[in-house]
Amino acid sequence: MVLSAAGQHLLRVSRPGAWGQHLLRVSRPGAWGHHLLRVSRPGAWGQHLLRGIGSVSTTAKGFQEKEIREKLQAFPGGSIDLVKQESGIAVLTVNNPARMNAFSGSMMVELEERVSQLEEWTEGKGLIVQGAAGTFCSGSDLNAVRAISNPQDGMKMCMFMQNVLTRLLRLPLLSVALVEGSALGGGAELTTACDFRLMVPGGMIRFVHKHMGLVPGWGGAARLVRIVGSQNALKMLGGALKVDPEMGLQIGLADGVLEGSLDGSGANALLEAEQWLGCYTTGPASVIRAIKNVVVSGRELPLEVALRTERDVFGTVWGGPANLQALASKAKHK
Ligand SMILES: CCCC(=O)SCCNC(=O)CCNC(=O)[C@H](O)C(C)(C)COP(=O)(O)OP(=O)(O)OC[C@H]1O[C@@H](n2cnc3c(N)ncnc32)[C@H](O)[C@@H]1OP(=O)(O)O
Repeated sequence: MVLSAAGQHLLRVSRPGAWGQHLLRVSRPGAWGHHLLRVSRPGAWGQHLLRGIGSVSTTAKGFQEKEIREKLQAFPGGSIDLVKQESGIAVLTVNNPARMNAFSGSMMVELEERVSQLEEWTEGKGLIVQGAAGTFCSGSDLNAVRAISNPQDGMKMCMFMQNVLTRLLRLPLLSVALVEGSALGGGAELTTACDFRLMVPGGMIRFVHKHMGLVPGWGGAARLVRIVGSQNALKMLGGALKVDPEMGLQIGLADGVLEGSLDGSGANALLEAEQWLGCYTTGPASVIRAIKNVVVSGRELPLEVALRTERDVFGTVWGGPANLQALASKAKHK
C-alpha cells in the first residue's frame, strides 16, 4: 500500500525522532510534549483502542491530575448531565444556562467523570452532545479564566481538557455535536471532539480565541485542521469567522443541517439528531463499536499500527453472533 504525503507526514510527526523532537524544541519542552511522543508508541495505543479507553495524559510525567482537579473544583457552577438511553444513544448536556453554558471548573471535572462513565458503557453505540436551553456552549467560564490567568495554571487546565476531549473523541461511540445557538471558543473546540456536527438554522460555530488574545488550547486546532484542512482552519481562526450552517456544510465542518422547529426554536432538534444518528448506529453494539475503533485507529495511528489494530478489532467480530447470524440468513446486499 502506498502512503500518501499526508500519511508520511503523520508518521514523521508521531515518530519520537526528528519531527517530534523539533516540535518539543520549538514549543516549551513540558510534560505534555513528552507525552505526545509517548502516545504515539504503537503497543500501548492499539491496546487502548481495543479496551475502548483512550486515556492520554494521565500517565504523562509531571501531569498531576489530582492537583488540577482540586484547582478546577474551586470554580463551581452548572453541571454536565448524562442520560444513557436503551436505544444505545446517550445524551450529554452542557448545562449552565445563566452563563450561556460556559464551562466552570467543576463542569470540566464533571465532564471527565461522564467520559469515564461512557468508557465503561459497553452497550453504548452513539452519543449526542448538546447545550441546555437552546444554545451550545460559550467556552471557558470567563470568571474562572480571569482567576487562573497565569500561564502555568492555564496550561494545566488546557492539559486536563485536552485529555478529556481526546478521550471523548476516542469513545467507541459514534458521536454528534448538536449545535443550536452559539458554540464559541472552547465550545467550538468541544464540537470538534465529536465525530459529527449537526447544526440547527441560526446556529453558529466560532473560534473567537483570537479576539481573546488566545489560540485554541483544548485540542481544537489540531482536530479542526483534520476536519476542514489547514487553509480553512487558518481562515476560521485568523478571522474568528462565524460559521453558520451553510458555510459549515460548504467547508465540511457540518455534517448536516436540521430543520429545527417551525418557530425556529429548535425544540425538535434532539429528536432529529437522534434520527440522523440512528442511520449509523442501527445494528449490534459490538459491530458499531468496532467500526468506530477501526476508524479512530486509521485516523490517529501510523499505518502499520493501524493495520495491526484493524486486524485485532476484526478478530473481535469475526465469528461473533452478528457475523454468524448474517451468514446463516444468507444475506443479500441488493
Ligand atoms: C481554551 C478556551 C478558550 C475560551 O473558551 S475563552 C471564552 C470564549 N467565550 C467568550 O468569550 C464568550 C463571551 N460571551 C459572549 O460573547 C456573549 O455573552 C454571548 C455568548 C455571545 C451571548 O451574548 P448574549 O446573548 O447577548 O447574552 P449575554 O452576553 O448577556 O450573556 C448572558 C450571560 O452569560 C454570561 N456569559 C456568556 N458567556 C460567558 C462565559 N464564557 N463565561 C462566563 N459568563 C458568560 C454573560 O456574562 C451574561 O451574564 P450576566 O447576565 O451578565 O450575569
